[in-house]
Amino acid sequence: MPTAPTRAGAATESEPAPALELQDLSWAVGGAVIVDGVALAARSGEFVALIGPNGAGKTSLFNLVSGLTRPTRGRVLLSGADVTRERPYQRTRRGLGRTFQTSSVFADLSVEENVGLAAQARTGDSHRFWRRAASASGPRTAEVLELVRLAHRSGAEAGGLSHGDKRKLELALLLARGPELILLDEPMAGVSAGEVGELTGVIRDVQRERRCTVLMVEHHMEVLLELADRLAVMHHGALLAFAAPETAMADPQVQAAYLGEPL
Ligand SMILES: Nc1ncnc2c1ncn2[C@@H]1O[C@H](COP(=O)(O)OP(=O)(O)OP(=O)(O)O)[C@@H](O)[C@H]1O
Repeated sequence: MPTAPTRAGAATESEPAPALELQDLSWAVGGAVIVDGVALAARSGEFVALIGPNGAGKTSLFNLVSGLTRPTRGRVLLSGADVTRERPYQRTRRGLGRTFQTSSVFADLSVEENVGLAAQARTGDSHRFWRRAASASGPRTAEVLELVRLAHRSGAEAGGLSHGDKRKLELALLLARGPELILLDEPMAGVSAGEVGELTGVIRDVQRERRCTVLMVEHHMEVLLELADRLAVMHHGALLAFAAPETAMADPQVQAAYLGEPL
């Protein structure tokens, strides 16, 4: 039997609230509308790839979701809770995670120590981290390193890793904090062509194993097709399409937006 329509953001027993819901989300700066009335809902465990030509507003949308910027209109909901006015750390506590930039990796510490520190930050133990870093190994650290296929590099200095392995480490740091919704901003950026397939496999394993919801900005079409359940296509700040990859790519509006650029 079809369920009765519910108030946006409300959950029913048969229909849990979306992991992420954006309602009429807009952001304007200096008179320019950068994000324009974006509305979408990602189910728990869904993999959504956010694509669009350069300057479409993808990073700006990420900033609105993670709380780095405040929208001029609209709402952001995490598992049904309105977090529009919450700061980034409050959203982190609710299970939102964003990949760290390479700079957040301690280059002189080992892979294992880096992950151990991230795990301690989650449990509020970070004030003791320098003392504990030396013994950062533990079941959680080992499990996370296994999952991102870095267990064999656990004793290596983080600064000496290849670009691909650094991306895996950034993912491991994120996982050590136990996120439910992960924002991945161009995970393949700077990664050599030979490492793209491996890293794609790691991201797929992570999402399946942890059953987390993922929102990822990425340009590599083969990566999108391998990972994404749905594509959210942005153009000039607006959402042109939000559908299964084949459907979204066949959309005439999407094709027109990408005219002259590789889809
Ligand atoms: N703080 C800001 N002030 C003014 N304009 C901004 C600001 N941030 C972003 N923009 C503009 O908003 C538009 C969208 O930028 P954004 O970085 O979100 O796009 P993008 O889709 O992530 O692009 P790319 O694929 O090139 O990273 C661009 O024209 C950019 O110049």
